[in-house]
Amino acid sequence: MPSPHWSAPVAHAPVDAVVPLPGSKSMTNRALILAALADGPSAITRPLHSRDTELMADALRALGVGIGEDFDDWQVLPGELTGPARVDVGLAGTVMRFLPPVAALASGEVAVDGDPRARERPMGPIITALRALGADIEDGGRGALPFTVRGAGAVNGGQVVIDASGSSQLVSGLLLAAPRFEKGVEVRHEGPPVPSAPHLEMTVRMLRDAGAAVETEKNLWHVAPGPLRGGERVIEPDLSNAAQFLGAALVTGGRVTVPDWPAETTQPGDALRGLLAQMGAEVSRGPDGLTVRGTGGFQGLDADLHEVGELTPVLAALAALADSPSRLTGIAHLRGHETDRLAALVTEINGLGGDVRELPDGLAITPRPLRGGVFHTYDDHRMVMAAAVLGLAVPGIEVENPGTVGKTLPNFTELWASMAAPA
Ligand SMILES: O=C(O)C1=C[C@@H](OP(=O)(O)O)[C@@H](O)[C@H](O)C1
Ligand SMILES: C=C(OP(=O)(O)O)C(=O)O
Repeated sequence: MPSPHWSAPVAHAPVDAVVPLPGSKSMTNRALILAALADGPSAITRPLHSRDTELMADALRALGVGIGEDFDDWQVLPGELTGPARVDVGLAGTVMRFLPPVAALASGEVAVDGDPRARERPMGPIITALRALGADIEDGGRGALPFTVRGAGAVNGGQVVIDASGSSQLVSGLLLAAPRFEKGVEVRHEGPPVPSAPHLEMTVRMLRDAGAAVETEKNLWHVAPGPLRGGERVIEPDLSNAAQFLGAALVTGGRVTVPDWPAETTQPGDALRGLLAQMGAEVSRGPDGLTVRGTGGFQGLDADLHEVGELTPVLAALAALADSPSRLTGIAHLRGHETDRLAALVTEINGLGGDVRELPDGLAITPRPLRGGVFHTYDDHRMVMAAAVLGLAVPGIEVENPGTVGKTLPNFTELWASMAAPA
């Protein structure tokens, strides 16, 4: 049952909060894959516990990997990868793209399926690529979920060409399992530009940290075959999930600090420092973390978000409340995210009286006075977060199915309420 509507709290005063955030989804799910394929045990410290990461852990357990909990941390004990198994990817892009290459290394059949929307998200290029690398996948010719990976216990690997313009995860998935392929892999991208460059860098960095030999050129990634080592992997806070909290400082003319902001990171959320500064925020980093201060009004944003697409819903909400128009471009691939995010943002913000126009590759947003109403969220965690940002300034926003935030931030509404309307 979807959760009942949530009345997004209005901020009656400037927010002034310190908001510690749970671990990065993207890092946690990469760490789980790398730990599962390692030649010894691993500890994953401060992982994210959410629907996407629990689905990944369950999928790996189904293949024979031991994953136990030690308080909040995960202990991973690699085992022989075997089917038959059934894997539920939910709506997690990281699970649907990172797990099948691991399933191809298992012996036995692995049936993979997910939420109805997961069947519509881009998968064809990675299915085709895996077949070219030697995997046997039965997908009924759909090029999409559901499908069965008939694992033969090994994958040949080698050279492959892929069009990853729909999602960087199509490349990351191939790379993460590649050290265990007989010949490793050489992936060449051909097509319109691949989005989310920082996430590809995250894949390369985490592979190297685990001992893999990775070489990259523009649109080319080479991973040599070889062992992956276990050990401790410490997960950074999820900086993409900082967007709405830091944005609240801008909307209310207040101050928000996110502790433990890494000095150097591959997370795309780090771009918030520059993006929020462009909108007029004062951004500073110190021993307490990253602090964003709103100074009163704030201007719109003209930005190419191709590399940081997952920040779009919250930035669009901020843009709808800004003092001047915004143009967010480079994000055509968001049509294949949890929902068609361009269409969803247009429909929902305009439903509150806004003026958002869909562009071929983005959104043009002209601020207008908004009114309350139901904000539909399309099983998309970031639509809930966008609605929460609007709700700070617009009374009467009723957010449909707030529980969908469980994908990456299960305690979002509690964290939000204690920031926006502290007791
Ligand atoms: O590899 C990852 O962890 C991710 C890559 C990006 O996917 P796309 O390249 O499909 O946008 C991002 O939007 C997603 O939230 C997480
Ligand atoms: C696009 C996102 O998720 P996924 O990992 O499911 O692609 C996201 O979290 O914004």
